[in-house]
Amino acid sequence: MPLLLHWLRYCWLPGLLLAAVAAQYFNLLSFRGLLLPKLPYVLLGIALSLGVFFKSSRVAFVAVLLLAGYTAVNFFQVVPVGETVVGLALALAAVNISLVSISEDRSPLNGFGVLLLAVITAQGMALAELQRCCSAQLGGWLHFPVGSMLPPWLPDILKRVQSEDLLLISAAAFAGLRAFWRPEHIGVGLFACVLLLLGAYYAGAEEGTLVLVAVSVGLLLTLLALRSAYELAFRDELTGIPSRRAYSRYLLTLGRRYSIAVVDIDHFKKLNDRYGHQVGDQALRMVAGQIARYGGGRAFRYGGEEFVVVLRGGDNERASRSLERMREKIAGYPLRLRGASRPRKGDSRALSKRGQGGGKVIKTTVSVGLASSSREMRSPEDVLGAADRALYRAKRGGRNRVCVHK
Ligand SMILES: Nc1nc2c(ncn2[C@@H]2O[C@H](COP(=O)(O)OP(=O)(O)OP(=O)(O)O)[C@@H](O)[C@H]2O)c(=O)[nH]1
Repeated sequence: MPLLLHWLRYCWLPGLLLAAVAAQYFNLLSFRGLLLPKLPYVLLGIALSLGVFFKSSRVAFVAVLLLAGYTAVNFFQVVPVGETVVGLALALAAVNISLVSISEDRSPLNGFGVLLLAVITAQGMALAELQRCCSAQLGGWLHFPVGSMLPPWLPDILKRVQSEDLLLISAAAFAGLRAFWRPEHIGVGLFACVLLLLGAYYAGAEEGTLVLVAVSVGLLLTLLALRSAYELAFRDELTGIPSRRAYSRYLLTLGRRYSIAVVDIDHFKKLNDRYGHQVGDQALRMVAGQIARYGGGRAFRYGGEEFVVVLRGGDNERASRSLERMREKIAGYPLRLRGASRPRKGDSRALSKRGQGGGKVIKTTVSVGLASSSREMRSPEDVLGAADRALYRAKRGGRNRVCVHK
């Protein structure tokens, strides 16, 4: 169940868009008036600029790919709508998107970006050449019945598969597997783009459908680029939970009654010194995950090994119960070390400790200070200050405990 929820977090946006496209295609909704043939240029252009600006090579690559394809269809008639080469162009675009979906994002304005641009240009030229010299044979190649070579006991539907189907279905399966295996916004979004191209192919790729698909992909890419910009600004890179900047924003949404808890890992410096920063980072990720899950409110990484949890309602009793449970969960969590920091060359003492982290299980604890808003303490700064003083008492009292500001 948690895996499904985790997955849903990433697929609601592409899912909504796919549903809107399907509703439009089956005439359940009508945006026809909005689907101007020039709109894909605007949306894909915006997506490309955002991809370049926010260093997302995946978004930028897909935007350039579709801009080139759409321009070819509209202006140069290199790929005339309705002929077999449109199917090949859609299949190639789907394969490209699924391949790029497994790469990591990096700056599109470097060697890698130029390589991707060269790949798109080469494919465009090859398509134009195919169209010019062998359009007669093209149909034969694309509709080659690959499925007819399968064993006779397999279902008929598989035996009807042609080379073009094979390309498109493999691209969709590849992007789908990648999105399912390591769900994140851009991976799931690119899988949705492949599904849109698949839909366009099976819908017959006539002009109206191509505009609909190009507009939808442009919109989706733009939203993905904005989403990754949001993640950059408001999510802590190491732990994946909202950052201090997100905390400041969240405070603006609070009512009069709320509580703030400050959570600090105990003896974290010792843990870092003994096992290295990599293990320290692993502990930070574990603690952040447990706070987000059991803290009873919205968790943020405040800085270093310090987190804050904001709980609505201002009920000290309820807040301290959930924080106590969270503290127990963290204290009982067996952190299996993946490996100590790599020793420096020539450091024989460090070399003798090599691999000491691998497989070893350690436990870590946290101290928590909690305070709630009141008549005397209205501003979040005051409440945070009181929670900090309560945290100090928890540390002085022996650590691994929750102290409440009275
Ligand atoms: N691995 C890792 N360490 C960090 C990070 N941010 C801060 N630290 C370390 O966190 C440690 C904080 O140590 P202290 O503030 O002395 O606190 P402590 O050792 O937890 O001691 P008490 O709070 O008194 O229990 C320092 O050694 C920092 O280098 C980070 O992102 N990764």
